[in-house]
Amino acid sequence: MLISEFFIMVNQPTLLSSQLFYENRVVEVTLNRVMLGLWKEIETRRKRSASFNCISKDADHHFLLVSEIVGARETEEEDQTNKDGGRKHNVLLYPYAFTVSYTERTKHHCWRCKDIIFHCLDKAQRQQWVQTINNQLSLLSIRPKRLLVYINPYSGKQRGKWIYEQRVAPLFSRASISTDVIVTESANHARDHLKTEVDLKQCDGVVCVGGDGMFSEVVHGLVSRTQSDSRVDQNQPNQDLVPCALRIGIIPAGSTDCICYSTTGTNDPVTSALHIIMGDSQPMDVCSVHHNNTFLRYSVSLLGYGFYGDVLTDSERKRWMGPSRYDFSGLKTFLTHQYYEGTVAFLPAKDNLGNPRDKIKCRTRCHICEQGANNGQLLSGDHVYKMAEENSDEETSGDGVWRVIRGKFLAINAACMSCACPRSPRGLSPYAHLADGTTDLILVRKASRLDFLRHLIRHTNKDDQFDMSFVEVHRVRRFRFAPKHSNVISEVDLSETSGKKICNQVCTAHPNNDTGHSNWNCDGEILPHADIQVSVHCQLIRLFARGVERGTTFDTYTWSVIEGSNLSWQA
Ligand SMILES: CCCCCCCCCCCCC/C=C/[C@@H](O)[C@H](COP(=O)(O)O)NC(=O)CCCCCCCCCCCCCCC
Ligand SMILES: Nc1ncnc2c1ncn2[C@@H]1O[C@H](COP(=O)(O)OP(=O)(O)O)[C@@H](O)[C@H]1O
Ligand SMILES: [Ca+2]
Repeated sequence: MLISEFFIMVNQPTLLSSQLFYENRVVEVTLNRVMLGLWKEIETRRKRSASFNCISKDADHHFLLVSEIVGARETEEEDQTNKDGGRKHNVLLYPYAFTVSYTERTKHHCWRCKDIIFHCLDKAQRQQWVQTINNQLSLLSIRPKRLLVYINPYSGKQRGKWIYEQRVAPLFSRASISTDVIVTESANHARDHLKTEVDLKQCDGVVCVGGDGMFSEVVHGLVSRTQSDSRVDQNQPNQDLVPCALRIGIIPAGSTDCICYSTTGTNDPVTSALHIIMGDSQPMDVCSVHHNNTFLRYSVSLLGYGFYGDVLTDSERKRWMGPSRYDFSGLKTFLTHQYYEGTVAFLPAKDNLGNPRDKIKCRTRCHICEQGANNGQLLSGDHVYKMAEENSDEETSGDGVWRVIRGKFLAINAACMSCACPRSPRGLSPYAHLADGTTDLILVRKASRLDFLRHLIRHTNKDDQFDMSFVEVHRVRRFRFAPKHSNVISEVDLSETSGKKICNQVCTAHPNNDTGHSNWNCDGEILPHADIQVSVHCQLIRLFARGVERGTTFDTYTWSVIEGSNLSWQA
């Protein structure tokens, strides 16, 4: 289809149309509610190919979606000569230039902010264009206008402040976003500020600059604040929590950056800034972690006992090494080859949410996540839980019935999302979903060092890390763990599939007796207890992201933007 046909079909009223000078030619530029462009060459000095988003290679027509424009501004003279290739004749013929900044997709899910410069004959025309474009952008209600930004100056390689000031703040200012910036002075500064001090009505979103730990602080601050404002008791493991109204943006500057990587497909600060500016929204599950009916923490990425718990415990003493502390401690922990005995009880997810080995990746507008949200509406977490207890005679291990597994484990990991990161681009559980209300529970039983190494290496390549006799993986809504010696699950429970006994027993777990226990790694923080109860809260928070895109430049997301603008589209 030609782009001209496309425009006839979308047929939007024109807001502004002028003949402007662009590069070395005069073009007809049109703005409607959805697009800037459809410019037809009027006079060509030299043919050039389009350098920005377009559907068709039709040389006469190009366009930008308004939803992908960052902002318009009067062009500074310096920019005009630099970015316009020094074409001085433009300045003489059309002296009044304006710049439109827009997002362009590049390789590996990275986005860049590009500029196009148009030249006008007079000042009034330039002002009209800049104003009309920016007015249209301000009508996009999904875009944030005021943001609260927390920077951890010590994250990763301690470049958070530089990354924000040099790479992100200029983009926010192009998009006319106003910011309140707080550089944190200690751990939990951001969390406590959000919990108690901030007037949340004064901003449209919260941005954290740092790693997964910094994101976790913001999540704790926002989720706890939302619950206390709604008088919800976080200490009840079965409690339905109230979703947070504000979206969270992550500017990656940390050591692992797995949450950013798993929700945008990359750990690039400019890409994240552009997702924030566009006002993207990605719902995300949050796990609550309790010990003996007392709330401990929330987790959004990895809950890991055994290997990842030990890596974290060791690496905390080596913070001075920066991100490579994880590799050093990883090698050390691998060589130690410690296994731990304990019992895991879990409530499997409904079958319509797939399974961790079904090869269905979570992508932008994921159907499994939609299904998960629907399941949540049909059966709240509490309902499923009670059903499991009431039907405790059921023999099946389907939804609603707890299963129990006891053994010796090198690692017990729960991945609420893929946990993809630069170290492991497919992640701990490549087919886990961001917002389906489940977590993938990975049990790595005692195995030889060589087998465990083969399992670890498979996280870095395309091989299936679950296709090994000592590894099993389950998609679950809840789980509990009790280490050996906590006397919470007896031998007789090994053959049980009934939930009631197990749940009650694990609930009354005795505290750690400090022998043969590992620690839980909860998104990079060490938990103080080994006996834990975990529940997934479907879509409790939203990020300024859209999940990992499928890969085309003009994909279903773009169509939905157009469709969302009530355009008549005939295939
Ligand atoms: C042989 C190579 C094996 C590579 C195995 C890589 C598996 C990587 C899985 C990564 C999961 C990441 C989950 C994310 C957790 C983060 O929330 C959390 C906090 O992040 P923050 O510091 O940015 O705040 N990060 C972490 O807990 C760090 C986990 C990192 C684990 C790295 C493990 C490296 C293992 C190296 C083993 C080497 C064995 C070599 C034998 C010859
Ligand atoms: N100003 C600060 N001083 C010390 N620690 C901080 C500060 N701000 C945040 N933190 C804490 O630093 C820890 C690590 O932060 P994070 O951003 O995840 O970096 P990294 O990815 O390098 O681990 C988090 O637990 C967070 O609570
Ligand atoms: Ca999930």
